[in-house]
Amino acid sequence: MAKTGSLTSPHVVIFPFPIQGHINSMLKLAEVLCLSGINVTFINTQRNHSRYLSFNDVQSRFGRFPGFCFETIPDGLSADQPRSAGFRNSQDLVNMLHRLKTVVRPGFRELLTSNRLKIDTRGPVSCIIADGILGFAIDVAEELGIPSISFRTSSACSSWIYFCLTKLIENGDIPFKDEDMDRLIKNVPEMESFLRCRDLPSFCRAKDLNHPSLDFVIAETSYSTRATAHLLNTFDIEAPVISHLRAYWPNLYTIGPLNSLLNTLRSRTAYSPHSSSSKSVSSNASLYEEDRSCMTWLDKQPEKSVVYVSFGSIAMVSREQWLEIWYGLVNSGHRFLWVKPPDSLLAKDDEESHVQAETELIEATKERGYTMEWAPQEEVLNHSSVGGFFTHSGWNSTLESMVAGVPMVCWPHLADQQINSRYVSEVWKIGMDMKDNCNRLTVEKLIRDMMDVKREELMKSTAKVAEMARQSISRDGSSYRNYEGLLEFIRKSC
Ligand SMILES: O=c1ccn([C@@H]2O[C@H](COP(=O)(O)OP(=O)(O)O[C@H]3O[C@H](CO)[C@@H](O)[C@H](O)[C@H]3O)[C@@H](O)[C@H]2O)c(=O)[nH]1
Ligand SMILES: C[C@H]1CC[C@@H]2C(C(=O)O)=CO[C@@H](O)[C@@H]21
Repeated sequence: MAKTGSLTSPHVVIFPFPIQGHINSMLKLAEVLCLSGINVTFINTQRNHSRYLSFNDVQSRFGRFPGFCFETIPDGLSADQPRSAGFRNSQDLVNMLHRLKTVVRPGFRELLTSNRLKIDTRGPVSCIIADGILGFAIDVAEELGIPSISFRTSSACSSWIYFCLTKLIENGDIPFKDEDMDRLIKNVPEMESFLRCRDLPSFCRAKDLNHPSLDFVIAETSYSTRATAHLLNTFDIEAPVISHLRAYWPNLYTIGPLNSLLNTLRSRTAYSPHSSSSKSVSSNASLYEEDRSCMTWLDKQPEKSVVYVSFGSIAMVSREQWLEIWYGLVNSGHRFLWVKPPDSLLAKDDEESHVQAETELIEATKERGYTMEWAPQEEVLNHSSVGGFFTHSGWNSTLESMVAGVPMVCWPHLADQQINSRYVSEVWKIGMDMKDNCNRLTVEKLIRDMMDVKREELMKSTAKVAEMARQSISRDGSSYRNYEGLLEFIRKSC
């Protein structure tokens, strides 16, 4: 492996959309590139970066790469704004989009065009890899006369739908005309037989076609075609939609699952980061403190007996939904390990029945449940005691579960999660989709299906998918070859 820090190596800037799921996969990409001798400047917004530094052992993970550094830019968040990363409602996303436009965009441009990076000892920036929904980074690359690579961190199937949205609007498929959310949508090639209204990305549920979130994803998807090249964290499992995407993104590199690619490259350098502090060295860029006590609890549980429950970093759950899920889990009779990030519960209520139910459930949970605020998820999914994943179907979680060969019960919340969960259940057949319904009976039934009733068939498909993922990052696999192609592209731009 080449060493970073050399003036003759390319210098790449990586810039994620400033939320957990995007930072995670883009920082994995940064490490993968460093392992291949590329110099990397990773840009975080200020609040995220200070949280990242609080909970991660940066020195152990990146200290050995002299060509790697972080830069920060303002996020427009005031000190008294909530710490939570979650979106309580669509207005939170709209507010974030406003800050992106008014504060983050000028901050990014200023950093890239100022002397701060120009006088860098690693040489001038030769390429920008920006999140696929931050089109303004393409403008900055054009201004600097360097190539831009647009990295969409969500699934290929969701990007393909975003490209088809204009046609769906013209055909009157959206906004939905009636309340029948099970109506089939026939205008997305590859998905004619299984795509229902309820499976379209959540933004399509807007009654108003000018809703800022819908507007944003359509505009950003279309603008992304201006980038010089494109990256997706996916593999052959999405081959049919990937070939459609190539019509819009001809220079597309699919290099997933990135968590596997990173682990493989790490093992080739015989390097496994370990921390001398209590901070995390996992390959996740956690913005919360990882609680490792759950690993000791998992060690004591029988093989494949535990359902791991996590709804990611931005999904927020109402108290009512929370209680239904909790009852469903307890009534399923299975052990569970449940991540509840701080502030992920929507406003508390004092309703007497809820308070009473909670007391009852806390008692039941003591017997076979364990809860915590943030877990070392990849390690958890690969623990021998874990037999299933109750997930919100964020794309990173979906990939991590596929790689670990763990079947899923999906409870999607927003954005791409709606279509990811449909693929999990109907196309890849590695789980069940609980979309739009979280009453305790459904939860109980689907958990039992995953852990007992449908176990055998699910495990057959999850094993196949895990093998496909493994193949794709092996030396002659598609993702590995694409990764080599990406390196060549980056080196040529230097
Ligand atoms: O206790 C936890 C819970 C999660 N994670 C990690 O956090 C990431 C979560 O990512 P993801 O599963 O993709 O969920 P979100 O954080 O919700 O991700 C956002 O970004 C994704 C990528 O674009 C989208 O697919 C999602 O819909 C969007 O909500 C994963 O890598 C997990 O391993 C932990 O390390 N510990
Ligand atoms: C906040 C959301 C806007 C769209 C993004 C997305 C995508 O489909 O690319 C997925 O989920 C969220 O991370 C983003």
